[in-house]
Amino acid sequence: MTKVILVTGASSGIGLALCERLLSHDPEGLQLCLACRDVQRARDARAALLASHPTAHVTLVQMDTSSVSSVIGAAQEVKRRYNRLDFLYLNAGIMPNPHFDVKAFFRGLFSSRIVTMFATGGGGILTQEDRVTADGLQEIFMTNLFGHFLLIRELEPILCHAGLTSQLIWTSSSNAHPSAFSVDDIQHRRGTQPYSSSKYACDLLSLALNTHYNKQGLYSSVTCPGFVMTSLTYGILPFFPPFLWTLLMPLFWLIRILTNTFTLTPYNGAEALLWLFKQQPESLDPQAKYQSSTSGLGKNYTQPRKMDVDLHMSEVLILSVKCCSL
Ligand SMILES: NC(=O)C1=CN([C@@H]2O[C@H](COP(=O)(O)OP(=O)(O)OC[C@H]3O[C@@H](n4cnc5c(N)ncnc54)[C@H](OP(=O)(O)O)[C@@H]3O)[C@@H](O)[C@H]2O)C=CC1
Ligand SMILES: CC(C)CCC[C@@H](C)[C@H]1CC[C@H]2C3=CC[C@H]4[C@H](C)C(=O)CC[C@]4(C)[C@H]3CC[C@]12C
Repeated sequence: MTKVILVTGASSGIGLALCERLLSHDPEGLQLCLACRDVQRARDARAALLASHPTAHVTLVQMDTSSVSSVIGAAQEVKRRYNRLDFLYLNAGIMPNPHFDVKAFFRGLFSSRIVTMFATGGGGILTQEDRVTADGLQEIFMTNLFGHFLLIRELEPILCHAGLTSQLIWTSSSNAHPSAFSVDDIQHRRGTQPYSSSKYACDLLSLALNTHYNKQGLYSSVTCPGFVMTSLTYGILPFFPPFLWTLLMPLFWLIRILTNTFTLTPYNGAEALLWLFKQQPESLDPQAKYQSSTSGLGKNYTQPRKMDVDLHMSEVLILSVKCCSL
C-alpha cells in the first residue's frame, strides 16, 4: 500500500536529504508532500528530487510553521488532498541570531567538558536572540515546537485511523537540555537559550503525545541528526566564509573519531530519520532519542539514547501548549 509522508522544512539540509533517501529506499510506493515556507525553494527541491526519481509522487504545500494561520491553512489543504497520513516528519527548525561565545569555547577546550561541548554545542558556547511573531509568540518556540503541535492537532483526523498506525518523527537535537527549559516559561521569553529550550520541549512533547495517542495508533519518536553542515550551522559563524568551513573539515573528521555525533553531511544526519521509517512503531522506546551516528570510518548507524525527560513534566507541558492554542 502507498505510504503518505509529509516532511516540514523539506527545502534544504536534513529534510531534503531525508526525502532523497526515502525515495531511494522506495521510489514507487511513496507519496511525498514537502511542506515548506518558501514556494520557490520548495519547487527547486521537488525538481531536484524528480531529477533523480522521475516517476516519484512529490507534491508541495506552502506552510510557515511560525504562523498560526499558515499552519492551519496548510493542514486544511493536506486533509483535502489525503484521507490518511502515515508519517509526519516534524523537521523545520531555526536558530536565528546565534551568538558564539568565543571565551566559553576556549574555556571549554581546556576543561573536561571539551567532548560534550563539541557534541552538543552546550556549555554556554551558543546563545540566541529571539523575536516575537505577528501572533505574539516567541519565534523559535513557534517555529520549532508550537507550529508543529498545531499541525499535529489539525491533522489528527488523518493521523488516527482504527486498526492502522501512523508515526510522528521529530528532528530534535543533542543541544536539547533540561537546564534551558522551564515549565513557567515554555516559550523561553526570559532566557538566552531559546533553541535548546525549544528542542527540549520537543522531547517532552513527544513523550506526552505517546501517552495521549498510542491507543489511537499514533506514535511519536525523537531523533537527533548529530552535527551537520547545513545553512543552520553556517549561520552560527556568519563572518566565516564557506571555504573556511571546508578547511575545517579534516579537523571535524578527526573529532568524529572521538564523538560519532559528527555526522557532518545531511545524508548522514538523516540516518535515524530513515531508520525510524523502517521500524514497527510499537517496538520503539518513547523515552529514547534516536541518534544518527557516523563512525570514524564513515559508517552510518542509529543509536538510541535515554532522554532526560519525566512523565509529569511532559503532561504539564502538553497542558500549557494546549492553553497557548486556545
Ligand atoms: N544542522 C545541525 O547540526 C542540526 C540540526 N538540527 C535540526 O535539524 C532540523 C533541520 O535543520 P537543518 O537541515 O540543519 O537546517 P536547514 O536550515 O538547512 O533546514 C531547516 C529547514 O527548516 C525550514 N524552516 C525554517 N523555518 C521555517 C518556518 N518558519 N516554516 C517552515 N519551514 C521552516 C527551512 O526552510 P527555508 O529553506 O525556507 O529556510 C529549511 O527547509 C532543524 O529542526 C534543526 O534544529 C538538529 C541538530 C543538529
Ligand atoms: C575552530 C572553531 C571555529 C570551530 C567551531 C565549531 C563550532 C561552531 C561547532 C562545534 C560543535 C557545533 C555544534 C554542535 C551541536 C549542534 C546541535 C546538535 C544543534 O542542534 C545545532 C548546531 C550545533 C549546536 C552545532 C553548532 C556549531 C558548533 C558549536
